[in-house]
Amino acid sequence: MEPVIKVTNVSKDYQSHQVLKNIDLTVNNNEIYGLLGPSGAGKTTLVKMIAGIETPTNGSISVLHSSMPSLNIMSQIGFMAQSDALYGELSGRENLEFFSAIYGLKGQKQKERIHQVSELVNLSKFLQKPVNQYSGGMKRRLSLAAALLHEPKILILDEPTVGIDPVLRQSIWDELYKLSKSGTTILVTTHVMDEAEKCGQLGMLRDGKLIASGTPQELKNVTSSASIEDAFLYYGGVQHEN
Ligand SMILES: Nc1ncnc2c1ncn2[C@@H]1O[C@H](COP(=O)(O)OP(=O)(O)OP(=O)(O)O)[C@@H](O)[C@H]1O
Repeated sequence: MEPVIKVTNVSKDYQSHQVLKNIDLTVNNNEIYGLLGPSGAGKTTLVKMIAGIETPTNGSISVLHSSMPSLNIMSQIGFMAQSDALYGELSGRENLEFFSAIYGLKGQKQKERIHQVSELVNLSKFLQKPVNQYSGGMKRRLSLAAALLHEPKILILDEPTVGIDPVLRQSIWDELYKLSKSGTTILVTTHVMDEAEKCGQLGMLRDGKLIASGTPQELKNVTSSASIEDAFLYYGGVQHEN
């Protein structure tokens, strides 16, 4: 199967600090790929480069068979950043109208999409409220809705469920599964182990290096681990330090 995201030997330096080192990674069509790693491992930097917002210092990235960054491809990506890029003084609906306009959605189609994505994230009842009166979880959900407005082929989510309660977290994952079944490829970062288990494929990132990748089950089998957390610790070298 041809990968829809292909990262080849990518490194990233900020001044003299190398934050990503020789990353190779592929994501296939319709897959949910999870990037798991502790804070500072380089997850955000990597997904920003895949989304075309940052450029690698070395190496190359292709998305949907085009070299990134590409404006044309960026319009086919839904990106949900870690910090919510919302307008606090505007209502939820006005925020979604603003992002719809950026994506070129107008008239009836815009109304329909706003309705659908708001239902999806359970915010329909709160669309008239100014966003600065939303809770942290509501803002995350609105950001997710905004990333879905233009029905992107590729959805990139940076820690999407931080601040979201377990019930809603599950319902968001149910939606991610549905989106993946209907043809969306999803790349999601997380530092939460139980969330990593929900991904079809997993890449473990530590200190800027991809230390292991595979299905959650493969990673557990290969390391004889009962949990993803144990597998991660194994690859992190903890076993050798004992
Ligand atoms: N614009 C920048 N300039 C300099 N250093 C940066 C910049 N952005 C990120 N870094 C550094 O790169 C490293 C990786 O950061 P990154 O945000 O990618 O990690 P992360 O795994 O996403 O962590 P978190 O989950 O806390 O966001 C960190 O050491 C961070 O300080």
